[in-house]
Amino acid sequence: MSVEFVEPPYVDSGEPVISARDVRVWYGTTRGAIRAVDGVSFDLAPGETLGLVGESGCGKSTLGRGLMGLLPQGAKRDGEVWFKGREILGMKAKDNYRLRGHELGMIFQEPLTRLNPLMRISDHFEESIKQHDPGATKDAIRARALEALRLMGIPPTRYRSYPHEFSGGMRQRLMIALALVLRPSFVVADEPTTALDVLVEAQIVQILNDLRRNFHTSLLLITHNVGIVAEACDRVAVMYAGRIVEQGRVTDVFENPQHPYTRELLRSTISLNTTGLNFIPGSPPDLVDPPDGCRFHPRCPDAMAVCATKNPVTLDRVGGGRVECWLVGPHEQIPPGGTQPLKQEELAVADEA
Ligand SMILES: Nc1ncnc2c1ncn2[C@@H]1O[C@H](COP(=O)(O)OP(=O)(O)OP(=O)(O)O)[C@@H](O)[C@H]1O
Repeated sequence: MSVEFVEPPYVDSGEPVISARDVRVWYGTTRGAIRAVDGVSFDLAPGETLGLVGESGCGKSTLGRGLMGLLPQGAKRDGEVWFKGREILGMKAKDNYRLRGHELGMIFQEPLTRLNPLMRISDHFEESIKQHDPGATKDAIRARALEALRLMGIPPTRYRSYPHEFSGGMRQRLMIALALVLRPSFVVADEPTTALDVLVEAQIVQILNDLRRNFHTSLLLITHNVGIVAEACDRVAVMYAGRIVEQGRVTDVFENPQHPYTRELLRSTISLNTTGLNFIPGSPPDLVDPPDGCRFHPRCPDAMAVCATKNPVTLDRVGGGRVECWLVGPHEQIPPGGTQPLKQEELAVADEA
């Protein structure tokens, strides 16, 4: 199945669609603030797909929802997000709501929890389109909805069906059709294929690829699946404990990972060439009280003394992109003795902390 080209050729202005600067999101809890996203910056060009990877609990979904203004009550956010020249984090909720759907779209992991079981598909489309275009006639809504369904390979005969009448893969395509009917410029897809089997997963990846090619939709694709990133993304951002520790073009980062976390994450991925199972010992830190210095140092096989005491500095990567790791530099900022390997017992203590 493929999405056909229906819009005039796009002229790339060279400006990013979205620029995130030092974005922070934290959840208030009785134990203290969980700093789920702690100073994240990235740019996304029109039609570009950025894959966001990292272990569970590293803050990927929080970042995606934070960008969309879809955080639960009690969550706070800070920093700047520029979308087509407007800062949207500081925007009034009402204005942010207007942008959502129309300009900013979100595709969730579990379509069934997002679709109302009592509403027909036609009602879902009507609700979504009317929110942004209250004067739209029934005929206009139907025409737009059927076009979106057609692009997702869903026949018009299913327009009046209920969500439970669809298979899992179809429901996910339905969610994509609903997110895209308003033609948003920027879409966050949060684990859109996790609940699907491999064949359907490949189909969805193909659809997402076509979208970016044909409609210049910029996509932040949140996934655990490094294989999907290799297949469907231009760039990758690797997230650990609330920070993006490395980002760059997928081929550069995957062929030459410069952060040990990226390297270990790639090694723990099963591929056709996998000869043994690798995993990263330990688990990501408690984000109420993350370790000093580099947050990965308690689990890092290459940790040096400096890593346990000084925050790493964000540097340009050789070959493009950015990385924050003392192994890469800046060497002149490492104090004397700082390059000594961190002793195992120190690592073990840090791990227990
Ligand atoms: N509503 C919430 N209230 C309090 N803490 C939360 C809430 N949602 C997420 N967290 C915490 O924020 C941190 C980041 O969670 P988040 O779900 O963003 O990570 P993730 O990388 O998307 O994980 P996964 O891949 O499992 O979805 C975790 O420590 C999590 O427990």
